[in-house]
Amino acid sequence: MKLRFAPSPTGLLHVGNARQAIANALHARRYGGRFMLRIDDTDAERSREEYAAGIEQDLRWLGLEWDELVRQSDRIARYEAAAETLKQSGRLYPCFESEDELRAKREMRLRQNRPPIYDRAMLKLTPEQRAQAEANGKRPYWRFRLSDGHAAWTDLVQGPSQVKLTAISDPVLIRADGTVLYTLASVVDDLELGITHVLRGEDHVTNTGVQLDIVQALGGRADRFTFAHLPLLLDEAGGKLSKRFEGLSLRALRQDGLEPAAVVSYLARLGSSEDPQPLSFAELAETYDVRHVSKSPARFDMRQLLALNRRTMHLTPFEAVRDRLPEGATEAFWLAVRGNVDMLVELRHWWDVVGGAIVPPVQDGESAFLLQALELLPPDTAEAPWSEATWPNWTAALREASGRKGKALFLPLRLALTGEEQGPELRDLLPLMGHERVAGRLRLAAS
Ligand SMILES: Nc1ncnc2c1ncn2[C@@H]1O[C@H](COP(=O)(O)OP(=O)(O)OP(=O)(O)O)[C@@H](O)[C@H]1O
Repeated sequence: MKLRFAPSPTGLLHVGNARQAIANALHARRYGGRFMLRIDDTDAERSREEYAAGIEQDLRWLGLEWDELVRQSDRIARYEAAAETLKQSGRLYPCFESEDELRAKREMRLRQNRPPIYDRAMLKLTPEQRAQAEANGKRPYWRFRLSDGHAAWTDLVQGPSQVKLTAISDPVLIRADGTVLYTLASVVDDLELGITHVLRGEDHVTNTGVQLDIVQALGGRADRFTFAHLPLLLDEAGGKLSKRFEGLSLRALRQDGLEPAAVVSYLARLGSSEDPQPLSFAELAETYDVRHVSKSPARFDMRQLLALNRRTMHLTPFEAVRDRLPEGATEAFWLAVRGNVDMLVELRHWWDVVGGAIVPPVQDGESAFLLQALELLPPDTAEAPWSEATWPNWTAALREASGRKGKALFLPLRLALTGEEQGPELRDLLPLMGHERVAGRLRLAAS
């Protein structure tokens, strides 16, 4: 078994592309197959080296590993050889119509209420007419003559599928400048590089029909491929994602400080019958089944991802994040705060709470209570150092002395000590903050 993820380096990978990469990588891992990254860079005008490098970087950030890396630009000779085979068998035929001529034909057919399919006029070209066209300085582009009938397959997501080939224009496989189009390059690679499973976006369904026809024209067997066309991922407003809009790119998520493990868990299960859970790649692979992916388009929801990010961090051990924590942060700090932030970057604030300076808000009418709290604050001594018991002991004494309880007791303290109404357990934070800082903040808040 061998799968491939085949992006074109024409922009930054977005979460929709990533969903396909993850599906391929998980399927390969689950069934012990190989996973190839193929950079589809035959379109020299749109492809950029920096995007190709960016794709590798972004996939590595996600933690995906590939067994092979192939660039289509290194395999041009193979595509040309395949084109030659198709020319020899008469399936690839030269065309000379200009864009304007084609447009005029399309419009004419539409006016006649006929589908705007290419009329194959150039199939009737005699060798003399062709020589004449070339003598006039025209260079042909080449179309593939599709078979009559249907291309059919059983799709792992869409179920029994078919494409009516007579309803499609013969596709151009070679441009007038001699460059090969993706449609052909992809078939040649899938055949020659031993691909068995093609998991890709629904936008490729028609391509699959055409490509199966090309496979057969090249002497391959269509039934050696298993297909799964996953629905496209939409943005929160239901819009189409594009490599041109960078908001939902993997790069942006990385810069925002999201955990790659959360992104993978989210995209692996989004729009499927299984709920997104904070799981490792290996755990996800144990049960991954592309047949569980729903046929309807899924929407990317940032709030869901952030919730999963929070749950992921809650399970992350200190060692795994140590390098990304504020300098000096200890394991005790990480354990105290990790369940309270959506993203690692928000830790900065909690680090300032325990180890730096914050400005607590003014609390009208609470001065006396806060001074009372200061008075009852237990000392932090070598014999009785502050511990997890300090907070419950202190607040129990304060409850007794002040007669307050619940929110009236706790909220003014939390606000004075952390500047926030909510956050990590004060029982955990207190020993990290230390007596001097706590006393200083109470004094400041009471003033
Ligand atoms: N919104 C989307 N949701 C899910 N998969 C997508 C989405 N857009 C593209 N894909 C899939 O991503 C994979 C990589 O394809 P490709 O690089 O051509 O992406 P693209 O975003 O369509 O790029 P381009 O805009 O350059 O055509 C393909 O399997 C494609 O079907």
